[in-house]
Amino acid sequence: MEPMIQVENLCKSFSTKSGTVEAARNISFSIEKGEIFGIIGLSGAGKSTLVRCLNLLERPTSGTIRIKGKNLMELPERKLRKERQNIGMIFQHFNLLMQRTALDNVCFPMEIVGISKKEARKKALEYLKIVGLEEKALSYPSQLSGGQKQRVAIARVLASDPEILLCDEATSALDPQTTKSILELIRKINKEYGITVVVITHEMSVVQEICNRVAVLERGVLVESGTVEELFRSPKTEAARRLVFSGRTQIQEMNGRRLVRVTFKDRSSYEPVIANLVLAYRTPVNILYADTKNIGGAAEGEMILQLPEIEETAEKMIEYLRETNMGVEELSFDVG
Ligand SMILES: Nc1ncnc2c1ncn2[C@@H]1O[C@H](COP(=O)(O)OP(=O)(O)OP(=O)(O)O)[C@@H](O)[C@H]1O
Repeated sequence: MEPMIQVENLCKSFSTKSGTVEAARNISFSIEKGEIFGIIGLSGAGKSTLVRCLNLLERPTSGTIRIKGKNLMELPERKLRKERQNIGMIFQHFNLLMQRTALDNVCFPMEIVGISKKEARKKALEYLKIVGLEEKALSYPSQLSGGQKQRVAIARVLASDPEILLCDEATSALDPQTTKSILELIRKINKEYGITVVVITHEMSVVQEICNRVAVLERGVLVESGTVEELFRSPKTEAARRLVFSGRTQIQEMNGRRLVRVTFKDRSSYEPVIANLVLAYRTPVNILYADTKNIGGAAEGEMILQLPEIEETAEKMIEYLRETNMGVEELSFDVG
């Protein structure tokens, strides 16, 4: 079966007064129907540029974008407009029409394609119900919270019945609790309507919460891609490691002693291992960080250990850990 989205050798450069900026360099990847695919990178990595290229809001300098096998780059404007209707988009700042009520915002895409006002209103109410906001149908965006505005934007996307939803930092302006509820809603529409979702974010937690696979962008280059579990367990590139470790300031300050990161499937599996490790070498280790995360629906644990100063013992402990079925990785890089 054709992938839902197939990007090949995508390049995008901008000419500016101070020279050429290469925002996307030879990027290739594909996304299957029904996936929730994450694109993650730090600020300026080229995420927005890439996502805008996917529906040709931004025209790539070279390369191809195929949606269900059809190369968008070759389509005349009229056909391209039609294809774009198949690709919904939500944004960090919601982009609602401020002079229209929630209901009229959701009616908008239906009015454009010529659905009667009465029919559009009826459908819009159904979409608002799906996103849990029917009682706010007559409110204006200024009367809604950020999470509610994003729900209206999602209802508006549903109104054009797309097969693809692009989310450009869609939860970046929201608090953690609201972020969680919006991600749940995105997951629901992915499941119930089979909509393929592309999530652009700088936050690893967002990717962990809902994505199946993820691509890491750095300075316009796709440096790593794989399942979310793979990235979490063994990030291969410096860029991926930085994202996995972002926000761990207490660990960044740890110099000198050797640090290892171990990942494991469930809590019960690591506790005896650490106890036995300490017993075997009669030397304590510091647990700097331990947490369990829900990744792709399964519990994944993560722990960062600070090993003893004595090099030989530290070395033996690493060997010991490697013999267990946990993921073991030494943190020999600058995680700052
Ligand atoms: N229209 C433009 N003209 C010139 N340069 C641009 C333009 N749009 C983006 N860029 C440059 O391309 C690079 C990638 O920007 P982009 O906005 O895609 O990154 P990003 O990963 O989305 O970052 P952020 O999360 O900060 O928005 C940056 O160096 C940016 O300055």
